[in-house]
Amino acid sequence: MTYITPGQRFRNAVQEEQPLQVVGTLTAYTARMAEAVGYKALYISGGAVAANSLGLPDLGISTMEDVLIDANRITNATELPVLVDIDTGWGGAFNIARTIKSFIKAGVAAVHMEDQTGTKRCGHRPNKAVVSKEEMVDRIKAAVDARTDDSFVIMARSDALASEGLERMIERCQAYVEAGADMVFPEAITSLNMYKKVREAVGVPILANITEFGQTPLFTRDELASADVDIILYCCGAYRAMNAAALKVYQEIREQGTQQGVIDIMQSRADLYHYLNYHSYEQKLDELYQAAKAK
Ligand SMILES: C[C@](O)(C(=O)O)[C@H](CC(=O)O)C(=O)O
Ligand SMILES: [Mg+2]
Repeated sequence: MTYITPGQRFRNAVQEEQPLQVVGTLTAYTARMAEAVGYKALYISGGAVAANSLGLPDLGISTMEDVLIDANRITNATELPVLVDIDTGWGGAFNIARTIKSFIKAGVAAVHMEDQTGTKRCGHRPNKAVVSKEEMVDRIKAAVDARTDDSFVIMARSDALASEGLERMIERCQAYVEAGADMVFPEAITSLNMYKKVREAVGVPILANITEFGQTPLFTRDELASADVDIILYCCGAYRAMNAAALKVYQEIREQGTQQGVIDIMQSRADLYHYLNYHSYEQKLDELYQAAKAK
């Protein structure tokens, strides 16, 4: 069997599914569920690592190591290519180089790096600050130079729409592509027409982040296809639902003294095992045990 690198698998997925739906996964287990459902690529959200793995807000507090821990767990549990949020790359050119090498080693397919300042915020919050276009171009060049695998995807994210407007943001994206970015992620877009303009101007695949409770309306797949979007990111939906369900379970047990009222929102033991391929492990264990006994 010929080996296809994770980066190439991501590029192939972008070509084959138009637009490609990419879902955020929080854990190795949810990665297995998303793969079973039929998704062709997965995402690790910086906001999710911060909130769910560290119990911290998405304000540039988490480090490369924090995200790598989750990335390694997830790439070990799935064959799907994984896109990872590396925030601002975690420092200057040498730090960014180290980041890129580390994520390639972790079996990641693609990363997105943004033009916010190091003290970053969620892309859908007010008062974001961006570095100069030149500084971000240097970040991209550092990432491209450090690449030990040419198929690895470097996606440039721009957060400049809110502070500089569409035209300036498009100029930035063009400069990032010229510096070597393979794909572009225009953040917190507010209309379909904006996506169309960005796509036309940059000439490379673009990603639309359809996060809930943010600046971007919940455009449908068909609407985004009509705006020439190549990748649709559902970064946070699964973990928002998981967290809401967990809260309900905690409240119900505390208030009612029993979990009876929330059993129907729980995954059954049978379902849990199904996505783990549990029974094939158990069967193997029985066979090994029988073989040992027969000796
Ligand atoms: C995509 C994002 O970077 C993330 O970390 O998941 C966030 C998502 C969010 O907070 O809704 C973002 O900055 O858009
Ligand atoms: Mg993020």
